[in-house]
Amino acid sequence: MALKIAIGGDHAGFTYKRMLKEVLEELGHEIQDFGPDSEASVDYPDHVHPLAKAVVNKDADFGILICGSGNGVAMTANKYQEVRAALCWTPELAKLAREHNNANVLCIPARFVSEDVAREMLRTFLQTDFEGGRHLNRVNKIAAC
Ligand SMILES: O=C(CO)[C@H](O)[C@H](O)[C@H](O)COP(=O)(O)O
Repeated sequence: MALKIAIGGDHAGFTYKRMLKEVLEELGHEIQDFGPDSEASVDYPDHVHPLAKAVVNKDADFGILICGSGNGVAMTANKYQEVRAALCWTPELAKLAREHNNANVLCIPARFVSEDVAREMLRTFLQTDFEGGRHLNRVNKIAAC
């Protein structure tokens, strides 16, 4: 099934974003790129906020955020109650983020994982369903503040 994917990050994730867009195109998904459009230094919140809003507004099914450590993009995206952004560095973590946490944004630390791991995390994240059940009660409590 073709998904609507919002992808973005900062300059440290630019080359990985370009590479991962090729994967998304191969998979037949619809892509909205929130930038940046080069490796010139940027402030990641400028690119994360509009992407997070697209996820909140359901203009995107999932978000993919790539930067150097993954921390800044995750911190920014998780400011939105409806966003569950997961910082992952292995495919197993990406799988668990979907299965147990119903993550809707995957945050990738480009300076700490290989291109192959980033590709595998993306594929795993998008093909894994939320398990629900006991996990649904927990996920519903995340935003209960
Ligand atoms: O946490 C971060 C933002 O999400 C990343 O690690 C940034 O890519 C990093 O802070 C950028 O550092 P730089 O020295 O300005 O390239």
